[in-house]
Amino acid sequence: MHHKNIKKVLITDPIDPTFVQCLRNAGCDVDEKKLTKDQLISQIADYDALVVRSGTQVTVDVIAAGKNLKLIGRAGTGVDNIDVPAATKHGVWVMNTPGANTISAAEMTCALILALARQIPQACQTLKDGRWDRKLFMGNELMGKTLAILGLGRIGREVATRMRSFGMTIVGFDPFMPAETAAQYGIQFMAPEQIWPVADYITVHVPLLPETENLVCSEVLVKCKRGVKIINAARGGIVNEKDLLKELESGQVGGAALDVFAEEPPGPEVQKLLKHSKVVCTPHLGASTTEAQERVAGDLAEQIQQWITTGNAPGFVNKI
Ligand SMILES: O=C(O)[C@H](O)COP(=O)(O)O
Repeated sequence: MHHKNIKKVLITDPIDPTFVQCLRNAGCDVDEKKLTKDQLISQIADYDALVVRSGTQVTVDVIAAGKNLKLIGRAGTGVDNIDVPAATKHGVWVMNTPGANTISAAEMTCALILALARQIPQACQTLKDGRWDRKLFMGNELMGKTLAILGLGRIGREVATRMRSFGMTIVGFDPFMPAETAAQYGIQFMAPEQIWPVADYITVHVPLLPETENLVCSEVLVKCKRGVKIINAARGGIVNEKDLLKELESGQVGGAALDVFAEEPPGPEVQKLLKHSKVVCTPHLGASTTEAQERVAGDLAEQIQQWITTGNAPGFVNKI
């Protein structure tokens, strides 16, 4: 099989125009289309490569219909919207651009922590609604508070560096990182059971996997300090949405900032959570910066070009 023979490329999510330009320069025929699942299934057979962000669900039926498909490119990090085992089974390579949007994701997380501490979005809304309400919005300083980071990969570590400058104590856990390495990043390594009672803020920075789904659920939240604040700018499903609402309603959770949702866009059953007065929410904007989008597009184009010309490239998440 000629894996490197990429002629026709289909892009189904918004990607920086430099990507299209680079691939056209490399001799590829590139189509950008917004398609329903059925349209994607009926058109995918024409293409050698499919390029997506998180918006397109690359399910097994899409992959099976891709008779000429050799490569799925993810302009970003998370590949949870791609059925990677099915791709591997069908001989389709999957490539992402890890690290290209790390800083944007970390900065977004820091912004959400600050937004929670001072209820900035809620206060802004009252002023826009014509009110001048100061008493409602008594906040808290971050200095001296404990931030728990679950997942100490690239993003978690950048969050640690930034939030330490606010005087926060940083604790964290990662099953793949030894305690000594965490200490080098100024993070006190703790087992999850030790983390729950000491954390004022908990932010998750793990991929969505069977092992991380519902990582933050009622069972965990009830072990936390009353009023704990939860941030999820990683993936929907890591924090259980139903449990979070329940604990917000009881006051056990004092606030939550959510950039990602189990289903995107979130369905009607999530509206109560989104509308809760202690919830700050954004529509999966962690990587939505000019810089990150230029970087993911540039990296992916370069990796694909390198693969076409040399048969080798970084960024593959599977092995055929
Ligand atoms: O996994 C990622 O790279 C981020 O969640 C960004 O997703 P997006 O490319 O859909 O904005």
